[in-house]
Amino acid sequence: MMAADQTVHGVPPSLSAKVVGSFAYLTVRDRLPTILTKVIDTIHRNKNKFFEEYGEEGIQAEKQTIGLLSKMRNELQTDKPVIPLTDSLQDAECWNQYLQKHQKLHGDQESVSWFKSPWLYVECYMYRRIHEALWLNPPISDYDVFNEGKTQGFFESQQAVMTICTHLEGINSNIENLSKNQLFEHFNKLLQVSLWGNKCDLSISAGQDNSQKTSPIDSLVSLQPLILVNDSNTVWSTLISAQTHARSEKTTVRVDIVLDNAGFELVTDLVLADFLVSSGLAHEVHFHGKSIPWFVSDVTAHDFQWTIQQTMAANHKCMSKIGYQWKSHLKDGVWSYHDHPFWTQPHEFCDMAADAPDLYANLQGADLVLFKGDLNYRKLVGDRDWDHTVGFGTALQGFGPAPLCSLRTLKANVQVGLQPGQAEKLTSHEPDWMTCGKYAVIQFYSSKAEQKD
Ligand SMILES: O=P(O)(O)OC[C@H]1O[C@](O)(CO)[C@@H](O)[C@@H]1O
Ligand SMILES: [Mn+2]
Repeated sequence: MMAADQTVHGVPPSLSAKVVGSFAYLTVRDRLPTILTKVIDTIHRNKNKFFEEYGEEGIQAEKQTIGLLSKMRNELQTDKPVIPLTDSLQDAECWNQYLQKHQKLHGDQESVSWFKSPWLYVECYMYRRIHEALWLNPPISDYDVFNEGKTQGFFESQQAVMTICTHLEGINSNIENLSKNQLFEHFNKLLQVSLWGNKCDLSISAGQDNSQKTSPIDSLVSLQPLILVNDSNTVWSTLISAQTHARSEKTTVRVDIVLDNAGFELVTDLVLADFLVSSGLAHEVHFHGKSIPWFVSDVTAHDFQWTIQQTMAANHKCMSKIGYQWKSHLKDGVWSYHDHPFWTQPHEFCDMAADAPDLYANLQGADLVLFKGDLNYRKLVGDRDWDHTVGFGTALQGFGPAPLCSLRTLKANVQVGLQPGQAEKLTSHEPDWMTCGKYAVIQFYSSKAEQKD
């Protein structure tokens, strides 16, 4: 067992840095301070820019923000208690209530701290505190400290982006003549491209370049054996039955994509969404992004719009054509972008129905929800020390607004829904199989379908 607490009512304990040597411990001890140091450096490097834009006030803001961030880094490294947020942003109250709930649970304030509390909680909290430090210092309140890395990630993946756009254009130009089997083949490929796009996050690498350099299509065959759970057939049949149902009821099929990272991963998600619409598998795609800069590379509304603008402006025929198509999907309401504060809170998704009932109700309108990436997976299964053979449905603990599928490369030591012996075999060959980012899952759950566990 990786966590110290005992299992309560069949639900295992949260992963936590209190287990010395665990991945959570190493993350809190090493990776988070590294990320914070980079944040501080970035703000400092931009001092002149702040001066040019805001004069002396910009310099003061830079100094004070760095002061707050250094203070937080010190709190983290010396395992100080988690403290309430002091900004007046809409979600501050909710964060502070969450803190109080944890304090009550443990009986004292000291025990809610960087190394003693659930890893998921403190890691999310760090990003919210970064936001607070900037927010408290106008005129640089809106500065996205991760923007440079995200932009760089996009440009460094240009070759792969062009390849995938050319591939998509090839499919689209002949889409009416494709048989159902051919559509299925294309669907499978693009689902896997979107899956492996998740390798390109900048949080696991603590901000180091992690862009896509090879052809995303050519590598699919060799990557296939690394997909530990592959429910893509069920995802396909869910879409087909939604389509049949929509035809008979004269309604539409809606797919939601809960986005993860900007850069190459976002492009792969947009490509998948484009295919879903042009093939008629879906009539509407709702994208869900983050309302504040998050986990280094996650998509914000600005990143989303910027990526589409860049695609349109590319000096590459297919890419630019596709960019214009994306813009018109947004204009026509075929695509829409949404953000909700719940995505940047520390809750497990099983809390969504109670803590963000509007978002839960919204997701219930989808025929399929795709959850991208590692952090979303951690939140889906509560970031708990589950046995690897526990069913995905069990680990979701009642969360299931609609049929859902996680597309995730493994970057944290939590994984459910494996065959007996599968995890042991992996461990014997590669002890870090859950955290090295080499493996992936396409894991489906629907409360309507026959449960898999
Ligand atoms: O972008 P993703 O796939 O959610 O990954 C985020 C990364 O941050 C973590 O959540 C923790 O740092 C890892 O589990 C993961 O490597
Ligand atoms: Mn991410």
